Amino acid sequence: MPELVFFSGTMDCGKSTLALQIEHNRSARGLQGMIFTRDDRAGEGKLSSRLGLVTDAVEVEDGQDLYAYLVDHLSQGGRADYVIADEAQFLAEDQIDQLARVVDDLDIDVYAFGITTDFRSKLFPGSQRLVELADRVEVLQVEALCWCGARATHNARTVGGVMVVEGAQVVVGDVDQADTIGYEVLCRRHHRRRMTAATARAAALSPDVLPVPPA
Ligand SMILES: Nc1ncnc2c1ncn2[C@@H]1O[C@H](COP(=O)(O)OP(=O)(O)O)[C@@H](O)[C@H]1O
Ligand SMILES: Cc1cn([C@H]2C[C@H](O)[C@@H](COP(=O)(O)O)O2)c(=O)[nH]c1=O
Repeated sequence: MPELVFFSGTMDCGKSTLALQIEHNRSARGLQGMIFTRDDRAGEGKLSSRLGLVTDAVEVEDGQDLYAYLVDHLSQGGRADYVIADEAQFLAEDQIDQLARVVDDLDIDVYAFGITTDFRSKLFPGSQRLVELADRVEVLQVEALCWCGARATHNARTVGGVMVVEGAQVVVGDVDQADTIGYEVLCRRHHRRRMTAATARAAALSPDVLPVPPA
């Protein structure tokens, strides 16, 4: 039975790597996938992982009908044995409905990959719809870690290492961008306290918390 599967997690937990592995294993067996992405850091029409792997993909546009795109592709003699949709948090709710229709009406497996929540710990509309519609939601096995060593469950947006809570929901970027706008994965406790690696380090070095020598 074909499925709509949502592989979800924080940034930097290996989602795109898994997408590329699924693609590799299936194409090694002669299957042909349709790969969608949107706003990958590597540029338009790319699905990339931080391990250095990259493949070409169809860049999804605003308002594009993904079901119609697949039907068009198939009716022109193209093949699509499975569908991969990376950065699925950036898709519109309608586009997730269209992916569910691909599963139900075209009998094609759809594997969607994306972060669940934004820097304010609010669901992205595309991720919300995936949670609502997916046959399965899979959390990735390799844990991304907070600076404290706990499992990272939240995405923080940082400017110069300091967590911010104002701004547009979508700002394409990466982890480990200390000087500019970047992201850092945190456990809930430190996300709530807005404590990033940089601010924790600064607090540890602050004279206020240095041991006071005996008088
Ligand atoms: N130099 C490295 N050596 C080994 N693993 C790495 C290295 N750099 C990144 N990774 C792995 O890649 C993961 C990020 O993979 P990626 O697919 O880009 O994540 P996502 O798509 O979830 O943001 C990291 O969690 C880490 O496990
Ligand atoms: C938290 C958050 C992230 N983004 C962007 C930043 C990246 O471009 C992608 C996530 O990519 P990854 O492969 O999972 O690392 O999403 C954003 O636009 N808004 C946010 O709140």
